[in-house]
Amino acid sequence: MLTMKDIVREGHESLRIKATKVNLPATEEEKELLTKMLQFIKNSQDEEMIEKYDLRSGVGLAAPQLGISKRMIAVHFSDHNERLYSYGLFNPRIISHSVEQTYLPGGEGCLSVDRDVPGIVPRYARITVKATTLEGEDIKLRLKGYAAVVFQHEIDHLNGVMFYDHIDKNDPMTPPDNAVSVD
Ligand SMILES: Cc1nc(NNC(=O)[C@H](CC2CCCC2)CN(O)CO)c(F)c(N2CCN3CCOC[C@@H]3C2)n1
Ligand code: NI
Repeated sequence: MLTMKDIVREGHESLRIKATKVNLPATEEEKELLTKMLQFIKNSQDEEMIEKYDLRSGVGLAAPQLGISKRMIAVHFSDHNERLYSYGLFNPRIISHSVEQTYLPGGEGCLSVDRDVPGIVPRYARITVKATTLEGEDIKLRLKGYAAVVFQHEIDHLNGVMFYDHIDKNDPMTPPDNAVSVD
């Protein structure tokens, strides 16, 4: 199973390069890795597992955070309407997005960043994502609010972008003009 020691931290090259597309159908090894990534996120939300393996909680994970520069992400969370998003995805891409922006009022963190970086992280308020699931199905997801934020954070990792790259250095705590905060 994956634990925190498998997660690379700031300074590792894979967090700052563009990850490589996965040739589909994925190999057994790639499917095994994506399965482990999804299981890590689920484990990181289980009190006993957190305690036993000293895990930091997460709702998403991207393969470059394991030092593997491949376009693979796993997410496991419920949005504020209690809709469960639990996916291992190959080659996720944003095919369209709103002009309007959103943000988490408390800012963002990252399992690859061992420090607090305060500040508003502007994200698109609505995005449409296409990807291929762990099971090999092509899907299209229309996401807004919290779910949109999580997916953008993960897809950023596939492009070498860290959440704090989006924080306005001159005015980190002021939300952008055309933005609505995620409730
Ligand atoms: C928002 C949040 N971020 C947590 N951590 N950071 C992460 O997930 C990073 C990715 C998130 C940072 C902002 C958007 C995406 C990991 N990233 O680095 C991957 O690239 C949480 F842990 C968390 N929750 C709320 C839901 N809760 C359900 C019960 O279990 C605990 C869990 C905690 N919410
Ligand atoms: Ni992250």
